Amino acid sequence: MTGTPLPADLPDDRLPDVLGKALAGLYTGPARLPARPGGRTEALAALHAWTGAGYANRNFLHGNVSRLSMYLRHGMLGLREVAAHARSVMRGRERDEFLRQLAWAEFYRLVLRQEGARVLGNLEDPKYPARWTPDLPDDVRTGATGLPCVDAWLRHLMRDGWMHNHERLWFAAYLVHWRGVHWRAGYALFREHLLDGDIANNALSWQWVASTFSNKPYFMNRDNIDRYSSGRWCGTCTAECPFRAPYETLEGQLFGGRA
Ligand SMILES: Cc1cc2nc3c(=O)[nH]c(=O)nc-3n(C[C@H](O)[C@H](O)[C@H](O)COP(=O)(O)OP(=O)(O)OC[C@H]3O[C@@H](n4cnc5c(N)ncnc54)[C@H](O)[C@@H]3O)c2cc1C
Repeated sequence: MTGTPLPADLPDDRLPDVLGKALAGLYTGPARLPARPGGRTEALAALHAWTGAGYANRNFLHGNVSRLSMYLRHGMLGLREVAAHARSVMRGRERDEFLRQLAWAEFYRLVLRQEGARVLGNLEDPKYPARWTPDLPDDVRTGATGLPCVDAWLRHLMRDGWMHNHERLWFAAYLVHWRGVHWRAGYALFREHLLDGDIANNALSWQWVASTFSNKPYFMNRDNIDRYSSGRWCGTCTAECPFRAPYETLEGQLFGGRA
């Protein structure tokens, strides 16, 4: 940026063009406004609209999650003020669960503060004999793997700049364990597209899935995807499903039974 302030009366529909030119080279694809507007005022409105009702279903794709992450990521909200709001409007297990997620975010921030750039490399050895390749395969980059569920997760990432936590977990496991790609490539893809894409939550979540920051790799099977997506893809899917097996079988295939 040249330091020229944006005119206060610039209409929203001109923003992508003006900002797109100012930030040329720092992003890929067409410049467009996010589905949720940024700014402290919008962030506070989103926070105050959040009652947390139904958060017990947070693991389901239809579950009511806050979608506050992009405001937290860009400093438009603080973790403590979100926690204070949750304590005042939420109750019982739903409140505890929500506070637990905020605690993960706080923990990852503290790990980043302590470890610095080390979080961008394996913090520990993987807990299985992994041979990861460094580059993102083209079919993943273009969202054309031929697996309807995976391509939908990638569409959410690239079109909306947001994925549900379970979609992030599934996709990370698919890329690292099924495709044998180093988690750093997935981290970079998320950093490029997610509106909340950061260093701490992003790198450490990928490492948690990969087992370089946890004691075993995270993976799922078809039943898990079917259940938590409420049957969104599996019922009509005709692709050869790499996830369709009991956990014990997949564990043997992916990790040599050593996970
Ligand atoms: C591979 C992978 C990459 C991820 N990359 C990012 C990232 O770049 N930026 C990011 O903010 N989150 C990341 N997450 C964590 C999580 O998926 C998102 O924070 C969450 O989905 C955001 O949606 P929400 O605001 O509706 O969350 P809610 O469920 O409403 O939770 C409220 C807040 O708690 C925090 N939180 C929730 N879940 C987690 C979690 N699993 N780990 C850490 N903090 C959490 C976030 O700040 C979130 O906004 C990643 C998770 C995975 C598995």
